[in-house]
Amino acid sequence: MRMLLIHSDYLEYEVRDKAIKNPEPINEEQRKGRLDEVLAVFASVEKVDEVNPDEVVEKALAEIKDVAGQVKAERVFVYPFAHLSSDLAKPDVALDVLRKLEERLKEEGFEVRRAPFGYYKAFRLSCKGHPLAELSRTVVPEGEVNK
Ligand SMILES: C[C@@H](O)[C@H](N)C(=O)N[C@H]1[C@@H](O)[C@H](n2cnc3c(N)ncnc32)O[C@@H]1CO
Repeated sequence: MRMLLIHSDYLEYEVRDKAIKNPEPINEEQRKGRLDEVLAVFASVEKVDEVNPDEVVEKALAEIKDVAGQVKAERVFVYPFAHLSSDLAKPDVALDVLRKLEERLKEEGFEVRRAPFGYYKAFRLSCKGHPLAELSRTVVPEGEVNK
């Protein structure tokens, strides 16, 4: 999984059109979302992650906790983002991974939102611009590291 982590004053999105045949079903309330004082995590789940999705969730969680601790962020916005990799996981695997990541972040005490999966979305982001405000992390299942 490839992640772009942006420490932001806010991130807000609004769902537009479907971007895949079967996007995640959403209710009216999920069509828009905003969090203030947030660590935005733009995430591309990759084909290699299909080997062990649960392990990749734990590794991504560790990286997000590390960065959130450094920038003192208590809120995390998980944002499905298909543009950080040229070798994407299948949508059903990707959605499962991002749902689990959201769940684990909540278990670790973060306030978490996850943007809807499978849609084009308009979004606004206000990056804080400090030295740790823009970071990227890549995590892969253990067995894949040395290939
Ligand atoms: C389109 C752009 O504006 C929007 N921001 C977008 O990227 N939408 C993506 C994700 O929500 C989701 N999606 C599909 N596969 C994946 C994957 N492997 N990892 C993450 N998301 C995925 O499906 C959409 C189309 O790829």
